[in-house]
Amino acid sequence: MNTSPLIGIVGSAGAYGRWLRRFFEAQMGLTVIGHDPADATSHSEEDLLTHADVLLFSAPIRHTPALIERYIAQSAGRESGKLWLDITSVKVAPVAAMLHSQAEVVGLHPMTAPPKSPTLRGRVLVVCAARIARWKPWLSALLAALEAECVVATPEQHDRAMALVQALVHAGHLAQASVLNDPAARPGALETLLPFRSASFEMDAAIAARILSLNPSIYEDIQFGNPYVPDVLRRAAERLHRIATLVGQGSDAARNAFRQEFLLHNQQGFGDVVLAEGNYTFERLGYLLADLHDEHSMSIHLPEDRPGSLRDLLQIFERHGVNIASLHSSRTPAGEVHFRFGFSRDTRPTQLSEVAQTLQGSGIGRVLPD
Ligand SMILES: NC(=O)c1ccc[n+]([C@@H]2O[C@H](COP(=O)([O-])OP(=O)(O)OC[C@H]3O[C@@H](n4cnc5c(N)ncnc54)[C@H](O)[C@@H]3O)[C@@H](O)[C@H]2O)c1
Ligand SMILES: O=C(O)C(=O)C[C@]1(C(=O)O)C=C[C@@H](O)C=C1
Repeated sequence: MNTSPLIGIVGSAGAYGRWLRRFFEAQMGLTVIGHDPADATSHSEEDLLTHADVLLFSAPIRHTPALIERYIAQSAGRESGKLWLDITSVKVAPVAAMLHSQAEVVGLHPMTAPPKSPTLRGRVLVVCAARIARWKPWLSALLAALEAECVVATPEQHDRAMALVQALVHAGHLAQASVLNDPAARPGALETLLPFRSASFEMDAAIAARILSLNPSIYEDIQFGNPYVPDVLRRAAERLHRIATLVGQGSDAARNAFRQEFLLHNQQGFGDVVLAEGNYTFERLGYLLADLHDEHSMSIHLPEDRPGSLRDLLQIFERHGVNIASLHSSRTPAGEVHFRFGFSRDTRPTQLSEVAQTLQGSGIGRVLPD
């Protein structure tokens, strides 16, 4: 095993291929070569097979198993002693295909779109270590550098879980989106519903918007490429149909059945711990959304990533008599960490413009447009 392996990315021009190249180069100090038909300047498949010590498949879900088989045929045993990885959102078919090679094999699945941050810190990474021996220490170094919360699973466990964690969630929100988008079902334009929002509606609408904003083929392939999905969707459709039937009946007996089947039964099934934790998560997100809707706010990027830089900023607020009511950190679309401050109601706009003026040119913080 080479401790500074050359990385080859199959699908290097894609969203994750680009993120991974940055990650391997910047976080692990490794050299990366990539192949992608969408990038005429990329290396050839043959270059990757000849030179890469670690080959990582980051290609469209639907085509990945056949692509892997093609690489195996072309590699013709040269992959022996190397490590093959993939990050496909389904795991059974790609990992089975990689196991037809003579390489060591680990299937990965980051449970997030490529983040704005340089690592997967705070995110989940599913790890299917299908055949690993000499590359084990390097895999540990890779996982440590990724900083994700790792969950070890077999490909089957992964796909079973994803039928619920991804396919059910995506299908549910796409069905909701279709109803919201149906002029016969809503009183006016979609935007006219948002002023009536609850935190639940806002979160669900955001999830639907997220799904509809990202790569459509990923959402299609997650439904169609996982063998456990049809059964989960059939159950979901049956349950929704049952609710519609009971509500349509409208009788006391129907109400009683709804209460028993959908509220009490599921309350017991989830159990006290899951309910308490989920309820608390919801409340925290509710407060976060409330803070984000408060227009009495200012977003500031701290260019100096060092202990004490936030304190310097807080002192400026203090000097101008500004009372802070909320503080959240987030990232701008360009990936810069920023802090979003909310202020108490009695804060005067002049105080905030004085803060902005003091900050200008101070080097302590840069006020971002909201
Ligand atoms: N984007 C996400 O949210 C996300 C999250 C987790 C895992 N993944 C997985 O990452 C993989 C890549 O997803 P993405 O979001 O980067 O998709 P993408 O469509 O942005 O990138 C895929 C890339 O593969 C390239 N490609 C197509 N055929 C190829 C071939 N024969 N050889 C080499 N490259 C080929 C495409 O040109 C494209 O650049 C998928 O398997 C997906 O399931 C994506
Ligand atoms: O939008 C995000 O950040 C996601 O988490 C995307 C998401 C998901 O919705 O589960 C979609 C596909 C990937 O396989 C992983 C995660």
